[in-house]
Amino acid sequence: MPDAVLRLDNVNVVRDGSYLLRNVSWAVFPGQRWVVLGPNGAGKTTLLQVASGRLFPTRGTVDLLGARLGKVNLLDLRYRVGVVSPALVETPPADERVLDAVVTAGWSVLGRADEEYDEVDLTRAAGLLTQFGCRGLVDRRFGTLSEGERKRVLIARALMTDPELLLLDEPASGLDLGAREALMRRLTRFAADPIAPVLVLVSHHVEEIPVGVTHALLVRGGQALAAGPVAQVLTAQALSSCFGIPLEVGVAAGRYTARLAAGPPPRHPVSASV
Ligand SMILES: Nc1ncnc2c1ncn2[C@@H]1O[C@H](COP(=O)(O)OP(=O)(O)OP(=O)(O)O)[C@@H](O)[C@H]1O
Repeated sequence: MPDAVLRLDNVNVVRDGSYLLRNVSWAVFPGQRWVVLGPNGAGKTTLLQVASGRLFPTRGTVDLLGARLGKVNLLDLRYRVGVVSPALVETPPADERVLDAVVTAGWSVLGRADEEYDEVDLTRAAGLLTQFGCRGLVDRRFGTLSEGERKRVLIARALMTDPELLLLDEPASGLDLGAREALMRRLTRFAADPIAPVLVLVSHHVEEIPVGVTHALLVRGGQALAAGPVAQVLTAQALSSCFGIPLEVGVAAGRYTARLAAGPPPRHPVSASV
């Protein structure tokens, strides 16, 4: 088996005496596309902070792209991990031209000043915008975009440095049905691309899992309840335990749905299989 792109071993994050993450062990390998699901306050954003190298665990170890956190200069990893998360990454200024909002990621800056960009970088930025359906927006100001357009531009920006790992924090939150489905279509294509980076996508909703996601991690109360191939993990029993309500789960053409089921919730949480 190839080396893990990301490996957490017994990770604990403790703040003010509370466990934000407790004994989380999780490994992500090349070619995989993960969804991390859990209710509000489960620890998903904390997990992404750790996974992006922005937060050291209180206990446990994190290996990211072959380097042990704490023994590597995080700036060296910055270009190799793409992150789209309002909690972790600042967004471009409202008056930034969309093409500049993407191309400036190559310099790790927000807001283009006087720097000159190579034609190859501008072409790459335009190509990424095209890939995410934003070709017609290159000359617009970032602040004038709809929420759905902004999300797709930010994904293009995160891909500008050709990262090996892409972390998306609730990419479909706040989108209407049409915008969500447009994003799902783009992410489905992305997931199917064999040269696309490893993907970890965080969500509250199974409806926001694009086709092509291969693995799922369920988080509740800072703990990993289950992890593995998506069809094995996203069962009614496991999701009911994760969200604390009885759920019926459906899957059609690779897309999941969940709704409240009749009957009591399971009496025992699913055991960890991480
Ligand atoms: N610095 C802190 N000190 C104490 N508790 C914190 C701190 N930061 C976060 N928490 C708590 O840790 C828990 C996990 O937070 P986190 O943001 O990781 O959850 P989440 O799953 O991303 O939630 P949501 O889905 O609502 O965004 C929450 O209960 C939060 O209130």
